Amino acid sequence: MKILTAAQTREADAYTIQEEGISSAELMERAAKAFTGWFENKFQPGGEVHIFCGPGNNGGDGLAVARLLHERNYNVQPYLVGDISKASDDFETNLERLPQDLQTIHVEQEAAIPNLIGKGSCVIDALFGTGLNRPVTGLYAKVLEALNSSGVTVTSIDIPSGLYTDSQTPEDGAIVRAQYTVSFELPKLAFLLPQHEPFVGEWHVVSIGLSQQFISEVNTNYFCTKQEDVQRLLKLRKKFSHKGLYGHALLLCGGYGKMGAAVLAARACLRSGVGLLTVQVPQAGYPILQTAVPEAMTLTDRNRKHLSELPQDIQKYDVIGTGPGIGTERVTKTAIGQLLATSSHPTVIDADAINLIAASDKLKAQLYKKKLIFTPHPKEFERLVGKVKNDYDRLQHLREFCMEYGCYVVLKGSHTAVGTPEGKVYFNTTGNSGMATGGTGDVLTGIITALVGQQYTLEEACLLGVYVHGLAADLAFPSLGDIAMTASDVIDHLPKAFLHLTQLMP
Ligand SMILES: NC(=O)C1=CN([C@@H]2O[C@H](COP(=O)(O)OP(=O)(O)OC[C@H]3O[C@@H](n4cnc5c(N)ncnc54)[C@H](O)[C@@H]3O)[C@@H](O)[C@H]2O)[C@@H](O)CC1
Ligand SMILES: [K+]
Repeated sequence: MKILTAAQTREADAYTIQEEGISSAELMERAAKAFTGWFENKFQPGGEVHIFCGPGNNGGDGLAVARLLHERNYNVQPYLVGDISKASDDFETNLERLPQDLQTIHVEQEAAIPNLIGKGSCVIDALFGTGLNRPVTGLYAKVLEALNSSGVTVTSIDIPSGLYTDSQTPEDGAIVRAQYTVSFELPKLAFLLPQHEPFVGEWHVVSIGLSQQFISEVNTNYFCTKQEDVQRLLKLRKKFSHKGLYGHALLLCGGYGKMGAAVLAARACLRSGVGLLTVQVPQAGYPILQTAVPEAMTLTDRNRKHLSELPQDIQKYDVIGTGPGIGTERVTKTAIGQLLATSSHPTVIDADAINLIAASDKLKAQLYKKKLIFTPHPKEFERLVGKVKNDYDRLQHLREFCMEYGCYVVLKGSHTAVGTPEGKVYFNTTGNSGMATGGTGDVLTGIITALVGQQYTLEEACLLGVYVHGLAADLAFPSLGDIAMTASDVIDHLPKAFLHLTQLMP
């Protein structure tokens, strides 16, 4: 699914209006109906619904929603905020369409801002949408601050008012803190960035029938990975298949005191369909690996505690995964250096392997034109690219790093972002807060390594791997919740996750 900029959304609106020969007010009516449908499912009629409308089309949506909810017996109070003498045409149209018995209140100065504290009311925020073109200050900021401090449940139409759609909101701009955001047709880039969680709340997308042709043809660097996207990638197994068809993976993982990381990566790799798995561990890890993961073949490093060498017959493997639990000893750095210098294998690089590379210009110089997938969390990513200023800056660094080195980066987070060598970014849509626990990253390394071994392209392996990792956690959630969930629980739910995807295939 594509993510459009505010400007592209305006173009999509205009294109749809022209293509279908409808008026912009008719498109607004569709948007208002779609929002109202969502709202009716969420909130019962009963309490007061205060609707704050700004002077643009977002405010027009608010007025149309006021009419529709009024028709459905909601107790609605619309407010017109600020100077509405230059309001948009569709705002005016919907103001005129309000029924006689629905009185608006005009908030022209601070003293007129209603006090909603302790009223337990419900607010619909229709002050500004994608047309916001400067920080919100003055009277509008006062209204947003009053809503934020009132404790009422705010639902934003299209986007929380004050939040920029696709660039950093200036610090002096007020932003409403919505509990729910209902976006038209597609999610906005702003929703996917962790820094905006307090403003966006839980977001939903409702369709308003924007032109699919426009959306499919428009160019964008940002995408959301949905179930239908990964189902297109999934390869079903043939009846006459054998383990040789699904790749032989090598994991260089684990160290003294961190053998669990190797066990988790190995178990996840096996649960993700790899044909054969060999794990090389320091000597101290041999009995652990052999006992915990009997399906894996185990090689031992000559070093007792740390990874220090590559296996001699490294050519025979189809894919390598490294990083989890390896530590940052000098001998390990040498081994990672050898791996980068001598191997042409597709390689998944995680955790301390990233830290070792980030700390060495010599190792970094070896990264060009290889088949590499990095799987950093934000701190590891900053070690690679330097300190970032905000989430947009992080995205920019992500794209630049991938384009410079021709690699993939799986930047882990609530909406894990997969960066590609072409400078595209794919945000994942599965997963939950139960995954914020040690070891889930090791699991992801195992999954992606297994998928690359099965001849998925690096891009497919990243997208499918990240999706299925989050899906497994989502399937674990109903019985385990997020507090008690562990990385092993995610592995245990991988079978269900793969089944879920294959059974739903057309
Ligand atoms: N264009 C269309 O056909 C459709 C638009 N829709 C709605 O329209 C919204 C976009 O509408 P608009 O483009 O009219 O823009 P907005 O309603 O977001 O706001 C634009 C208005 O606010 C003013 N403004 C912008 N920033 C301000 C600030 N910081 N302080 C004070 N005033 C400010 C502008 O001068 C303009 O008058 C969408 O988010 C969506 O809610 C939907 O109804 C779907 C159809
Ligand atoms: K809004």
